[in-house]
Amino acid sequence: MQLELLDRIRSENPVIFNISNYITVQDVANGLNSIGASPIMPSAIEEASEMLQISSGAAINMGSFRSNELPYIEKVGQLANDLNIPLVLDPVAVAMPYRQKVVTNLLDHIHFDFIRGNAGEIAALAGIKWQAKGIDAGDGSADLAEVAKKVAKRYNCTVVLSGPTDYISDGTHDTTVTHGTPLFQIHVGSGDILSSLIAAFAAVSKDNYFEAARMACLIFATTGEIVANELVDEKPGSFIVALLDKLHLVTTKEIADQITMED
Ligand SMILES: Nc1ncnc2c1ncn2[C@@H]1O[C@H](COP(=O)(O)OP(=O)(O)O)[C@@H](O)[C@H]1O
Ligand SMILES: Cc1ncsc1CCOP(=O)(O)O
Ligand SMILES: [Mg+2]
Repeated sequence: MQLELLDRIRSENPVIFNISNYITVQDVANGLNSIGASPIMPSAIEEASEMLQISSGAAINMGSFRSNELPYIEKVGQLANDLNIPLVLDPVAVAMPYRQKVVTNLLDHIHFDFIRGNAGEIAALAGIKWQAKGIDAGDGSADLAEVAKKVAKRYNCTVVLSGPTDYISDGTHDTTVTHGTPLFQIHVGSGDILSSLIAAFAAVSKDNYFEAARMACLIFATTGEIVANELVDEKPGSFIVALLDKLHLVTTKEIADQITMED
C-alpha cells in the first residue's frame, strides 16, 4: 500500500489538466489544489498543446460538454496519448443514448488510462442491464466487480466503479475500497473531484496506475469518513468545506490509523 503517494503529490505539485463540467469546476480545482496538485482548466484548442506539455496528468469530464467542443476534447485526448500523460475519463450520465454514442466514439479513438464512474455509468459502458438515473448511480443487481473488470478489459485500462464500495480493476488485478460516507452523495461533484484526483495520483505513480487508482480512492474516501465523523448533522454545504480543508491537512498517519488490516 503506497500511502506515500499523497506526500509525493505535495512535494511534486503536479500540474493536472482538466476538461471539467461547468457545474463542479470550482470543487474540482479546489479539490486538486487542497491535496497538493496544481489544477488548470483551459478551453481554447489553440493552447491545448502548450498546456499539456506542462501537465503531468489529465482528466476529461463529460458532464456538460457542448457538441462544438468535441473536436477540442478529441485533440486533448490525442495529445495526452502522444505525450504519454496519464488520462482519466469521467463518463457522466453515459447511460443516456446521445452521450453513449459520443463517449464510445471517444473511447474508440483515444486511449484512456482510467475510467472513473458510478455503477450506472460503468454498467452502461459494459452493456450490462442497470437502471441508471441521470448523474446518479441508479439501481441494478449486477455483480459490480465483474462490471468493472469487463470495462477494464474492453478498454485496456484501469476502471474505478465508485459508490458505497469502490471497485477497482485493471482487467487482471481487482480490489475494493470500503471506506467513505453517504455524505459524498449529497454533494454534487464528489465523483468529479475523485476523477481528477486519480489523474494527480497517476502523475506521481507512472509505473503503477492500479496503485494510483487504489490510493486515490482510499485517501479520498477515508478523508471524507474522518470529516463525516466530526460533523454533527447531515450538512452538505459544511461537508464540502470541511472535506476541502481536510484534503489539505490530512496526513498519511491519520489515513493509516483510520483504515483496517483488510485494506
Ligand atoms: N454511500 C456511500 N458511502 C460511502 N462512500 C460513498 C457513498 N457513495 C459514494 N461514496 C464515495 O463518494 C465518492 C464519489 O463517488 P460517486 O458518488 O459514486 O460518484 P458520482 O458523484 O460520480 O456519482 C467516492 O469516493 C465514493 O467512494
Ligand atoms: C449536475 C450535473 N449535470 C451535468 S454534470 C453534473 C455534475 C455531476 O457531478 P458528479 O458526477 O460528481 O456528482
Ligand atoms: Mg459522476
